Amino acid sequence: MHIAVLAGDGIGQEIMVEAVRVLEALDLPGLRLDHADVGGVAYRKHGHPLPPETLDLAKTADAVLFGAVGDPELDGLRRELRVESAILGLRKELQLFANLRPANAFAGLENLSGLKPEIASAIDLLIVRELTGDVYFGEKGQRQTEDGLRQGYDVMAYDESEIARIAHVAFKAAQGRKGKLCSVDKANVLQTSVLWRAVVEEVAAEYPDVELSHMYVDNAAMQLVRNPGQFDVIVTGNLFGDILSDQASMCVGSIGLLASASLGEGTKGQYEPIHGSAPDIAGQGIANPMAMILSAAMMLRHSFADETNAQRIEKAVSTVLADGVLGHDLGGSASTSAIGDAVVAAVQK
Ligand SMILES: NC(=O)C1=CN([C@@H]2O[C@H](COP(=O)(O)OP(=O)(O)OC[C@H]3O[C@@H](n4cnc5c(N)ncnc54)[C@H](O)[C@@H]3O)[C@@H](O)[C@H]2O)C=CC1
Ligand SMILES: CC(C)CC(=O)C(=O)O
Ligand SMILES: [Mg+2]
Repeated sequence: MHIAVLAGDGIGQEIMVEAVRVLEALDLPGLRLDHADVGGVAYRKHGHPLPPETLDLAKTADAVLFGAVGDPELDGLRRELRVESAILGLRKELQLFANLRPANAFAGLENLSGLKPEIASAIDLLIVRELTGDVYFGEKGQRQTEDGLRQGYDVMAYDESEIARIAHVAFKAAQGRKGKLCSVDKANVLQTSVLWRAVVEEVAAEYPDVELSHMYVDNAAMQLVRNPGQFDVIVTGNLFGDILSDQASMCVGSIGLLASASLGEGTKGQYEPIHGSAPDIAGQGIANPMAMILSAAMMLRHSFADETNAQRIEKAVSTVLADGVLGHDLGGSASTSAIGDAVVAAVQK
């Protein structure tokens, strides 16, 4: 069980400490954790946000546990060196095209999300976000128009094989859940989405047991707040999935609660919270480590087929939240390490 531990920047460092403590508390046989620099930390030490030794470790390890990258002091770096390029680079290099972002209600948090409690408590959905295409990876740049105006561009493009492979992941996920898949696009305006919808329909023929629907992304954003309980699995592109998952996190209660798994064809995966480095709270010891801890649970499930320990972590997190050990993001006063302590104690019970 060889894990590359890439804590990254800002609160990434703080929450990773807690996730590692939880993993160590499980007494996993053969657990080997190798740490490496990524993001702004890596740029400052090695001159690149994704140094070759970090990439090598990520490639040779069985799985990657990733904190977050992002350092406002380095925002002016040229595109290839922007610290966020490290995460995009890892996803591309490791061919992790499927990002699973589950969002489910936690007992005790029903009153904290801003939604009516009966609406919030019905949340049990999975966003399947395509991760290696779309505007993040299309041709991009800045140029001058014929009128001499500066113009920025990012090409949105998906080919049919990219759409089909993420659709298969989503249909299979729906088969293992409530059998409902909603494909989210903007097919009333975007040609990329017209193709997306057509290919998802073609793939649907192989999954007659899954009920497929389509929804425009603007409506989906609204429906996530109006009635999130209507969704089982959502499949969508990179940009829409990025935005909708941050939104879904607040329907549950906080962005500090949502984990994710980035997967490819094999068992290798990268596991990370959906949030970023949160520079506004970094260094204060108040970041919520639950998303990072739950990402470690997803790692045990997907990369090591260790459902027992994945559930041990997930149950511990639920218990700690239900007991009212809440971070500042949820209106409580528990510090990052106090939340970590509580989860460690709960997994050992
Ligand atoms: N996967 C990654 O590495 C990601 C990196 N980023 C980068 O992170 C930096 C900050 O980006 P933002 O847009 O501010 O997004 P962010 O997700 O870092 O923070 C958004 C807001 O949520 C709060 N927040 C986030 N995680 C939290 C946690 N665990 N506990 C409590 N509060 C939490 C922050 O304090 C902030 O107010 C940027 O450089 C951005 O590019 C953003 C998203 C993902
Ligand atoms: C650098 C961004 C693409 C990361 C992000 O916001 C995400 O993956 O959710
Ligand atoms: Mg995001």
